[in-house]
Amino acid sequence: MASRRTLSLLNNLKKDAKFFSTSSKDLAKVAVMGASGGIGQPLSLLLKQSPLVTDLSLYDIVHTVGVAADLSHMDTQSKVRGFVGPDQLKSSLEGAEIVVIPAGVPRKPGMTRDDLFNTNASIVRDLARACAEVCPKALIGIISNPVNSTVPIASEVFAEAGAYDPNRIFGVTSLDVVRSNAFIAELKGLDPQKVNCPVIGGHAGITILPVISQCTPSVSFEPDQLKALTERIQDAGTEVVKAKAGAGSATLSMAYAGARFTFSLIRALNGEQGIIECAYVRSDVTEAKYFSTPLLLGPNGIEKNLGLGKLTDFEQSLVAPAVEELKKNIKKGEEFVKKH
Ligand SMILES: NC(=O)c1ccc[n+]([C@@H]2O[C@H](COP(=O)([O-])OP(=O)(O)OC[C@H]3O[C@@H](n4cnc5c(N)ncnc54)[C@H](O)[C@@H]3O)[C@@H](O)[C@H]2O)c1
Ligand SMILES: O=C(O)C[C@H](O)C(=O)O
Repeated sequence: MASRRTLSLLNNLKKDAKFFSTSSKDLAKVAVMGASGGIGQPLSLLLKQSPLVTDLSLYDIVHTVGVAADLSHMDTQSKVRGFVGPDQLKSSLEGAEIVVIPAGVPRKPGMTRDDLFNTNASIVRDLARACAEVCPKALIGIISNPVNSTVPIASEVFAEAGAYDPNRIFGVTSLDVVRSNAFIAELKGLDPQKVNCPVIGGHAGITILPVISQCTPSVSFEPDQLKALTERIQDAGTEVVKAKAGAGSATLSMAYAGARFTFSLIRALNGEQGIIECAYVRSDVTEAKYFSTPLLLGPNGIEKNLGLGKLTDFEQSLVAPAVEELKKNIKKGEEFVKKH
């Protein structure tokens, strides 16, 4: 019979094994900031539905108590808690390993994403400040627009707090990839779930650069069709804004894309190998300080930036104007943090 000391050692080993194990049973605590919004609610639904999430923390300045009560009746394993208002902001982030931020106002027809800067810059700054204090090691996914500027804002805030790790802050550009996959599949009669087209650059207009030459499976288009497809992907957000006619921008497809990105982060956190996602991150791949490229993800965020890969002349010709635009967007974000 095992002695009491042996039993206690075995128990400790079990605890340690659970702590260090990288099996998919470890899963993750995720916080959604802006959880009551058009993106926040369906994103929270998808996260609640997933067996990859153990704890779901929902923060917003309104309605999260109700959203959390509603989701908590789902018979899935994660525990959901709602936090409302600035007094509960820090509590909402305690223990968070992944923070997804869809807080802030969306576009109306006629607006650019940059027109959202004045409202959303301070929202992202304040949420990033709380993250830097409460969960500085969390992986942060920023959905709030203009992503080209909000990611530099969050990064500067973390730097000011002495907590900046460029491998842990991501601008979520997955919707551009999802759209590219959908549009290419539609044109070529393919199963969209089997299409994967990287999108590099940023997340606004000419900064969105689909790399159709690197699509799997390999696809080809006549030059006119390629140009039209590239422009449709670049303008897809505006297509939805126009169709919603004043009722906001993409929410459901964004929730889907945001969930896809979050699940990839969780799987990488849990030690799964070979997880690759495009995201807008600190980068030295081009002259723009932040740039989206395919990234190999690991337990600490970016494991390796996979860079631009081989571009066609057409794709290459789109990079320089995108970089020039990004530099302006990045400077605007950085200067905002210096001044405020
Ligand atoms: N990255 C992308 O691909 C992508 C795609 C779609 C939308 N977006 C952006 O996502 C953002 C949200 O869009 P939406 O349609 O969900 O908007 P929404 O207005 O429906 O929801 C935004 C939510 O943010 C909350 N909020 C406002 N200030 C807050 C604060 N200080 N702290 C926490 N929450 C706060 C609001 O109460 C609201 O519930 C917009 O900026 C939009 O442009 C980005
Ligand atoms: O277009 C927008 O304003 C929202 C989002 O960035 C999108 O691409 O759908």
